[in-house]
Amino acid sequence: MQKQVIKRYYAPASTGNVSVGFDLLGAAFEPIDGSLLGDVLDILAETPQLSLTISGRYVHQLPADTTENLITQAFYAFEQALGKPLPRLSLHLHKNLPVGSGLGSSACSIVVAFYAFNDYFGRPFTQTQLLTLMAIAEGGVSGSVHYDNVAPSYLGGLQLMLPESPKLCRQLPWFAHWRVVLCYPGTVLSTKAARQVLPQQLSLAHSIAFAGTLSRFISALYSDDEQDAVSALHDLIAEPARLPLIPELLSLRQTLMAEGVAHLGISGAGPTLFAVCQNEALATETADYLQRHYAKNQDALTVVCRLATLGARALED
Ligand SMILES: Nc1ncnc2c1ncn2[C@@H]1O[C@H](COP(=O)(O)OP(=O)(O)O)[C@@H](O)[C@H]1O
Ligand SMILES: N[C@@H](CCOP(=O)(O)O)C(=O)O
Repeated sequence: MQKQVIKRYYAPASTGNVSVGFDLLGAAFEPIDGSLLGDVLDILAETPQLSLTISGRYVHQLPADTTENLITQAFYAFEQALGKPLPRLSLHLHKNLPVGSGLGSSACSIVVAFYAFNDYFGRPFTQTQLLTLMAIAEGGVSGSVHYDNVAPSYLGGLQLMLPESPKLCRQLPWFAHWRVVLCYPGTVLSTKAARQVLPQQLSLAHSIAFAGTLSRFISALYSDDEQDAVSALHDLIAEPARLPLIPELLSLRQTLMAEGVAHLGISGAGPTLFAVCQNEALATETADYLQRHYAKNQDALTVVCRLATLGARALED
């Protein structure tokens, strides 16, 4: 029997880094067919004890014990930050994003949970306070605080993190006609593990090159210079270290770029790959190619997306 829902909330999938902005740039995406790609959280009732049930395509990738679920942990973190006891809730999570995928799955659950609790309990936290709580929770999963999934999943669009600024992040322009193919092969790669292979230090020359590609990309976005933006898309930090974890990337990139794909990069910590296509027909062909050559099992997911301009929100019936 269908359970009665008091309120339903949603947060979109996101791609951290967007190749040029390690830990500093992230984008929220949505399928072009109008479907939702992200986690949905239902508030079912106020109850004597907190409870969580889970359904969805990727429920089998989550811990069986729901006290270990990020949704449960987010409730207690929210309550602790508030500093006063809250009524307990009966919750249901629709786990639509694969876990350990590079699609910001943990961030998506964290964002939908904090957004839902804040909305349901009368919005006690400001946007900045809530984003900070989300980033701290995400840091608990991946081993270090990074905003490049929580910010776009919460706020939508392409978000640039602003370290040391009270604003935390700023939305950047984007090329509205770009289509991004997300291809998750179906294998799990934990963000924590993929962060352990990263270099601990960068040389001065490397740092300057990284700053150069990121600033070139951002200035090209503001200048509406599509060709320069595409040419800037190089990952000089994470990709060299993570290539051994995703050895297919180079040959897939060579093939797809020869067919006109603007860029193929690692989405977040991988193993999802994202392909930037400058028209929809090419995106459809690219999705077909990646599904045939990169998908590895039944959990695989390939989807043609556009930038999701909206982030977390309540869903009306
Ligand atoms: N609701 C949830 N969504 C995603 N991951 C969860 C959730 N609850 C607990 N987890 C755990 O958090 C970790 C998420 O791993 P991570 O590599 O950060 O995933 P992703 O890269 O997809 O965000 C896993 O150990 C997973 O079991
Ligand atoms: N900047 C982070 C992004 C991790 O994204 P996820 O979707 O894999 O959690 C990183 O590259 O480690």
